[in-house]
Amino acid sequence: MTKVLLQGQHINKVYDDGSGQVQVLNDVDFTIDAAEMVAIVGASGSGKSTLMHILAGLDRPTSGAVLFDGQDVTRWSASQLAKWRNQNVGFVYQFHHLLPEFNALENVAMPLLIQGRPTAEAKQRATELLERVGLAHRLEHRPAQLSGGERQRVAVARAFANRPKLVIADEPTGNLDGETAEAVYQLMLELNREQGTAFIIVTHDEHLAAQLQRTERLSRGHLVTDIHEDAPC
Ligand SMILES: Nc1ncnc2c1ncn2[C@@H]1O[C@H](COP(=O)(O)OP(=O)(O)OP(=O)(O)O)[C@@H](O)[C@H]1O
Repeated sequence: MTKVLLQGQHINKVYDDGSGQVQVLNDVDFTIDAAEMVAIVGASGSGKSTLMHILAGLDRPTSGAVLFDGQDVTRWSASQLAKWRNQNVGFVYQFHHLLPEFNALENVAMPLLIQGRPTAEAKQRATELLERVGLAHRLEHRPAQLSGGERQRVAVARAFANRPKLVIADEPTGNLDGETAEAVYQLMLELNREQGTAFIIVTHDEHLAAQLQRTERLSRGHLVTDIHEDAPC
């Protein structure tokens, strides 16, 4: 039986930009099951980042609830949310956000060190993850010494450091050429299958989105579901 992992219920988001109020999300419902992969697509400015930030507890909805394992995270304090994210959610961004002065191994170990895990354990886990993403030969390289695709693979490895139940990826391939984007995307599909990690992937790339069984399209504040019956994932 599938288990609901994260659920947004009746999410409204209204911004006041000084000249008036803009309703970006209008009574949006969103559910992702454990180990599921979902793409969120939509035109620029349709509210994808806004929805993603609300689902990740990085922003609060004007009204509505976000349930994770049945608990409403919108009611939590900033420090409770930070702890929850650190233990349950991994992030991959369009621009890798790796720390430039640290090498690949140290970047991937960092979330575990921040959690207070022993250095040897954190480095062991980071080494395993970097081997998994095909970068065993790049452990000591700093971000500036890596290619764009390698940097993004380090970012994917880092997102997995805490063994999260959910990875949220915001345009993870947006800065890569087509072939490299496809390779990074395939890596995420494999990790989803191997580790049972759920993924929410925000993307402009309709070709990549169509490889997932479900796409959620944001338009005029509403989500519309597309099901791709014959998609591989
Ligand atoms: N803090 C804010 N204050 C006022 N308006 C905002 C704020 N953040 C976002 N918006 C507006 O909300 C709308 C949705 O923005 P959002 O960044 O969520 O869109 P998006 O779909 O992620 O866009 P893109 O694909 O270009 O990244 C936009 O019109 C934007 O101008």
